[in-house]
Amino acid sequence: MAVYTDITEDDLANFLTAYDVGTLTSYKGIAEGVENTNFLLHTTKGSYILTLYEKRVDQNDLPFFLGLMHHLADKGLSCPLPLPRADGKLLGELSGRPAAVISFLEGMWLRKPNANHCREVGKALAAMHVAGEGFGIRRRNALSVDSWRPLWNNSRDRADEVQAGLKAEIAAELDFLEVNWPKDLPEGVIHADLFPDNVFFLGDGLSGLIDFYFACNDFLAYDVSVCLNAWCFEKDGAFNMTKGMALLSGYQSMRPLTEAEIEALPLLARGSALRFFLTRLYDWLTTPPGALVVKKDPLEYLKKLQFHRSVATAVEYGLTHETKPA
Ligand SMILES: Nc1ncnc2c1ncn2[C@@H]1O[C@H](COP(=O)(O)OP(=O)(O)O)[C@@H](O)[C@H]1O
Ligand SMILES: N[C@@H](CCOP(=O)(O)O)C(=O)O
Repeated sequence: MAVYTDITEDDLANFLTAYDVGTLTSYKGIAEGVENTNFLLHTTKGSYILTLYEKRVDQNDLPFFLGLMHHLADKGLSCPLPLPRADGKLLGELSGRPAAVISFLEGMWLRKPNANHCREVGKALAAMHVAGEGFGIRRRNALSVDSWRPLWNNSRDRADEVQAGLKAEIAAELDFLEVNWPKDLPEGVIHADLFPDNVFFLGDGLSGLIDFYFACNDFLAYDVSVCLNAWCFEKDGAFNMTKGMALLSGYQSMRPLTEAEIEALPLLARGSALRFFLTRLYDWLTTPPGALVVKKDPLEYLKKLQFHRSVATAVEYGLTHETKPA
């Protein structure tokens, strides 16, 4: 459960007087999520999400995240919107943390997405990449290749506690990716964490994307690789090429990949698998027992990484469509 900061009813009611949301009728902490504290609020005017930004979110990045949601919504993407306060600001403070009230997005995330859902996610990811054009604030990817070694250094000495041989395997992988990481692919605003729990569906239709708190400027195809990892593997660890084909063709129907992006996809997928492996490993080793957050298994991402090492071309992910010249 991710409720790191508690609030009192009085403080919350007082905080809400700055917003045009009516009167609070009830609220409860939301069990899901990893990074921030979220509460579901019911008021006389409707339902809202209250987010308290926790320590792992750099407060200097909040204007990027909140501004991006407005930019994407203005361009027609379905995503939640931070509500303005009476003073026009999007951020307030509650229980000592920066806090925002966010519009409630209808829908549910899917525990067992099928290939049609993967196609919809591919389309929505490409739509987000297109909609992100022209967004005026930049944020570098704080979890890209140059940050992996420092992150790894924090866990390296205890890695073999998780699995024998991990220390040597990841050291070699990191050496390889640092040398071979692409330098010149199409860039833009990426979501960087578009996992199933961040995509809502109503029936079979995608109702919107949430959780833009890893969004940044980076290679667009890196975001595609994040989604291949998050959506196209089965519980037993096998890659599902039907889902890969659906996700990639959905993406390409809105934004065709260049030849350079397609060529780089297996390498990008290794990198994105390593990125989630590293953050999960760190949390696995450092989250104290009894903490109110569900730890995610790093070895799931090691297996995905090992799969991508065996992939020669993106055809093995199910890529079929025509490509756009670089
Ligand atoms: N705008 C929203 N509308 C509806 N539910 C939301 C919204 N934002 C967050 N949630 C709920 O809160 C959960 C955690 O939100 P998320 O942004 O993923 O947290 P974190 O940033 O901590 O990972 C989501 O899985 C969802 O159930
Ligand atoms: N998607 C990441 C963890 C971040 O979780 P979220 O709740 O912010 O989506 C992972 O699976 O490791």
